[in-house]
Amino acid sequence: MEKTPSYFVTREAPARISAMSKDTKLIVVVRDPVTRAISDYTQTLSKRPDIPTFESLTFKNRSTGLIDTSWSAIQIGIYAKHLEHWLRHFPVGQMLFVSGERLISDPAGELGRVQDFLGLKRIITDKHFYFNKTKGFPCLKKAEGSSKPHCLGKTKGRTHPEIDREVVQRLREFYRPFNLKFYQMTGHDFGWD
Ligand SMILES: Nc1ncnc2c1ncn2[C@@H]1O[C@H](COP(=O)(O)OS(=O)(=O)O)[C@@H](OP(=O)(O)O)[C@H]1O
Repeated sequence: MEKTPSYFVTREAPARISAMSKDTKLIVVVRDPVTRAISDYTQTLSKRPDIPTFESLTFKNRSTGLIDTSWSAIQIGIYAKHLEHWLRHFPVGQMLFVSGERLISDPAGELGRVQDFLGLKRIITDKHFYFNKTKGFPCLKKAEGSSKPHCLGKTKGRTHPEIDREVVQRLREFYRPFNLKFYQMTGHDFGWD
């Protein structure tokens, strides 16, 4: 198993992985591209607090509402475009699209889909998780090889900055057609609209 979020958006990745093994099973975790962009920005902001605001980076021209699609935080969320490249090398049935939202609201359910896809027995179930109120996320009751509970680290589940509602709205409009295309391509409505 190998993972990195950037594979999905790296042009060379599908051909390279296919050359390595055509039978590779591919799992992609996707979340609402607007929240994803804000999350991406929050991560950069934590490392470089002096960057411009999310609102100013979003637009090429704020008065015309023209979105800067060259900004990686925006680019990465155009899932349908990235998926097109993968479907030139892999059948869609060899890919599993995991909902980032459901991974939080129902981790065992989503991991059930992952286990089925991999042809594994459903070992991970509801009984492995609890909701940690302080963290605001599901955590493991017992970490692997330990009897102690385990939550993901501080870099997962950061508080996002408040973003101008109109900017969020404009981004929702921007992504809508790409999201619909993505739902068609995957046969799965992620409910982002
Ligand atoms: N159980 C649990 N605990 C904490 N966080 C959780 C969990 N499940 C999903 N998430 C979401 O994972 C997001 C971080 O994952 P990333 O894909 O950004 O991580 S990374 O790019 O691989 O570093 C992170 O995004 P942010 O909330 O924007 O920080 C979380 O929303």
